[in-house]
Parts: sequence; C-alpha cells; structure tokens
Amino acid sequence: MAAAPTASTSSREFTREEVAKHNKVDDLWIIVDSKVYDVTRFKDLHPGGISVFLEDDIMGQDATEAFYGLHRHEVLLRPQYARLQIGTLVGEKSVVTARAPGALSDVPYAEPTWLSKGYYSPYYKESHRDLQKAIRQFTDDVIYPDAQAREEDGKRPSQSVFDACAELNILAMRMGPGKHLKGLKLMNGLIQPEEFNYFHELVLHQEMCRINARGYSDGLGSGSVIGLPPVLNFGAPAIRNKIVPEVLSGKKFIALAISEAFAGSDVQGLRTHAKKTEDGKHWIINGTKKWITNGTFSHYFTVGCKTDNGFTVILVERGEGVETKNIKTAYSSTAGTAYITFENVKVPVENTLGKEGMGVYVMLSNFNHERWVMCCAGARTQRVIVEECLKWTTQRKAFGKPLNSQAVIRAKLAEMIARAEASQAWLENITYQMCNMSYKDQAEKLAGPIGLLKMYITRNAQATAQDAVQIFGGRGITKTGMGRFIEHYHRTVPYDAILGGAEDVLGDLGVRQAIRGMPKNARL
Ligand code: HEM
Repeated sequence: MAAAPTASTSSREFTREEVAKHNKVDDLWIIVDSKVYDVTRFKDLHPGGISVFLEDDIMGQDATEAFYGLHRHEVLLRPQYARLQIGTLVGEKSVVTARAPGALSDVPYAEPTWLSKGYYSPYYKESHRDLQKAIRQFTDDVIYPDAQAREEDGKRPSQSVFDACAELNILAMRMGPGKHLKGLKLMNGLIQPEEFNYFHELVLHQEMCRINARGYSDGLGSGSVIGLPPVLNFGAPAIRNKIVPEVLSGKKFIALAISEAFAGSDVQGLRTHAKKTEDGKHWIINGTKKWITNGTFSHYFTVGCKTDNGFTVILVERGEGVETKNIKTAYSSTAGTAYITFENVKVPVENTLGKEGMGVYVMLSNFNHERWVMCCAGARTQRVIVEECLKWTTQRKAFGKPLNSQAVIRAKLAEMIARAEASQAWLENITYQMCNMSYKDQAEKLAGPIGLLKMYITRNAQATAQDAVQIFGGRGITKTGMGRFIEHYHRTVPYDAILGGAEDVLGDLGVRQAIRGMPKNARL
C-alpha cells in the first residue's frame, strides 16, 4: 500500500520509471502535468468511477491528456484533490497554470484589445488601466467566490460583499459619472471623482460581470442601478438626502418597479394606480408588479403608477400593504426577482419623483444608461465564452486530434471571435459619444444607436451560446464539470435579450429614430 500523501511529501521527486512501478489496484499512482498523484484510496471515491483508473495506459502512467479531456484544471486545485499530489517528476516542469487572481488572460481574444499585449486603443488612459487592475483583483478575490456559492444556495449576495463594494464606492461608481460621486474616495483614492467618465464605468461593469453567475450579477445591486437614478435626479432634497446614501452604502436596497403581468413597455396598459387622499397629503397605491429585480430583498421601490393626470413615478418604502414574493426564474434566485402586491399602501406625496403625470420622462431618462450597462456586460461575457471554447477545443482530443483541428469547429470560433470584437468596438464608439455629449444630446441622439447596439450584442450573445453548446456537446448542457459555464451562459443569456427592452423592440426603436431623421430631400 502506498504511503498516505501529506503536504510535506509533495516536494518529493520521482522518475517516470519509479512512478510506473505503482501500477496496481492497491498501489496506484498517476502523472498529471508532471505532478505525481497517489490515487490508491481516492479511486474508490472518484466521481468518474474506479474503472477509468484501471487501464494499462493510466496505472502508473502519464494521464495528462486523459485528465484534461475530462476535467477542468480547477479540479486539481480543490484542497481535497490537491492533497493527492505526492511529488513531481525529476527534471520536468508543469505546463498548465491557472490564471492568478487579478491577472489578465494570455488566451487570444480573451481580453478586449486595449488589454491585449502589444495592441493599442485611443479610449483608455492610465486611470482606466489602474481601475481595471484593482477591480479585477477585487472581483476575483471577493465577488467570484461569493457568486459561485450563492448561485448554489440561491441566497442573495452576501452582505459582506455589499459592504466591501460600498467601502470602495463601487456601488456609487456603478451609477455612472455625476454629482453623486462628489467628495467620495473612489477605489481607495485611485480615481478622482471629477475624472471618472463612462469608460471608467464601462471597465467596472465589464470586469464585474466575468463571474459566470448571471443571476448573482443582477443580485449585486442591479435594482439600484435602475431604481436609484429617478430618486437621484427627480427626488425632493429630503428624500434624496436620506435614501441615496443608504443605498450607496450597501445598507439598504431599492428596486425599479414598472412592469406588470398586464403590461411591460406599454406604459398605457399599466394598472397599478395611485389616488390622492382627500387632504391631498398622501397617495394610496393599489396594484401589482412583476419581474422586479432585487424585489424580494429591497427596502424601497421606485413605482410606476397611473394617476388622474397620467403616469407618475412614486417612491414606496416597504411596509404595510407591500408584499413581495420570489418568482422562479431560469437563472438563480440570487437576483431576488419578485412579484409585488401593493394594497392600499399609503405614501406621502413628497415621495413623488418628478412632476405628477410626467412619469414617462422620469422613466425615459433612465433607459439609455440601463441599456448601455447591459451592453457592457453582454459584450464582455461573450468573450468569457470565447475563452472557454478556445481552451476546450485545444485540450479536448477527438479521433486522436485536438477539436480545433476540425475546420467546422474553427469556423464556429471565427464567428464567435468576430461577434465579440465587433460588439466591443461599437460599444466603445458609443461610450466615446457619451463621454463627449451633453446629457440632453445623449438622450436625443443615442437612444436609437444604444437600442440597436443592445439588439446586436444580445443576438450575437445568443448565437455564441448556441455555437458553444455545439462545441461542448453534452457537456454544454450539464450543470457540473467541463461545460458548466457554457450551460450557465446558454441558459441565462436570453435575460440580456429581454431585460431593459426586448431585442426586437429596441431594434425597431433604432430604425424608427433613423426614419425620423431622414432629410426631406433624400432621394435615390
Ligand atoms: C487526480 C486525479 C483525478 C481527480 C482529482 C479527478 C476528479 C474528478 C472529479 C471531481 C470529477 C467530477 C466532475 C468534475 O468535477 O469535473 C471527475 C469526473 C470524471 N473523471 Fe476524474 N479525476 C482524476 C483523474 C481521472 C483520470 C485519470 C480519468 C481517466 C482516465 C478520469 C476520468 C473521469 C471521468 C470519465 C469522469 C466523468 C466525467 C463526466 O461526467 O463528464 N479522472 N473526476
């Protein structure tokens, strides 16, 4: 029987001949990437079964190729499996290394051009690069582990993560540039509030979405990214001064509550209504809301209501008459997606956001930013899938050759890469326009292009998800193992095509705006 492996024995060195002697059921070693593992006892517990180890080309042999054709590298890093390593091969070095937390990937196209070695971009300055480094480290160290754990147990993102984000003012930065950043220490003083622009914000969103946990990404305060701006921009000072700091410090949560089972983008079709009390001091709100992100755990709701003179947005605090129920969605319950009922909820009229009857403008002012935020994430998560596919098709062998030796596979990769690159390039162009246009110009000139961009990115994303499943085969539809991120992406990518405006509606918005802008004298 082989000696029980301990951490101290992993510094031992063996020749391939020595390893080869341990080729029996009760004394079984293997080599993976020049590391020697004693799997004598582990084989009985191996999730892939015992029989796979009892082959002549595995027992006492180099099983590197077999291993990487069936497992992600991270398996060997899990403490319970890392313990199986008893040493290394004399004079040989391991080749496979996991990306260190905070580091960039060396896989081609795994990073946008501006982060790829030897390439250039006109858009990003030193402060963007500083922010990128800091936020990647933070995402890898703090967000990713919590995201994976919460996706498993379905709970909302841990309060410790909200607190850590608030400490660095990440929650405030996610709202974009603006006066709410004034006087704040951003990322421990790495960026000055007055220099923070939309490219900094893009960096933030693109780094934080690389966690293969779409529900969690929404759980981590997406509700406030869309629910807080109406308070920030249209709330009375007393309301604003109370609620904005509470939300940006991660202590309280807010959700945007517009859509209903009765109507989504069709504001006229909404049924939740608010009526004034006789003394005119309060609203009484009745109705329901559906698909409300972060709704299950929010303290505040930015609610779209029908009022006597049109559509009005009102801030509602959780309390008597407000009930939220979890809706089971295709992604995880970490997002806190809710069905909300309001029953005779009494709210002071001071909670009205913007002018009575002018709620449509309050909502419209939000849309461009919300959709652009989704474009940032949609363009970036595609790239994560490109990286997964490039790695898999290199390490997986079929008919004795890597998958990437098949022309049909390379053709799929070509499409995926082109989509990711084109999405990012158009996104950067629009972000540049945002940096240079007044808010009024943005509202006027960019609603159409942002609508088209979102349609384009989410179509690309869905096509990439389908191609990735074809490349991974059965693994791409399995929640554990090699293809788990592909399965997750394929299952959750439709969210981007629906949330913030359905794909077709947004494409149409872009074209209608273009038609409106057609010069009267244009003829072929
Ligand atoms: C130190 C060595 C090994 C460890 C720690 C290990 C661990 C695991 C784990 C944790 C799984 C579950 C799936 C996953 O999480 O990816 C698994 C599945 C599997 N393993 Fe291993 N394994 C080792 C070596 C091997 C070798 C050498 C072979 C083949 C010769 C093998 C064949 C399989 C198979 C066929 C599956 C099922 C894969 C699937 O469901 O797609 N394993 N192994």
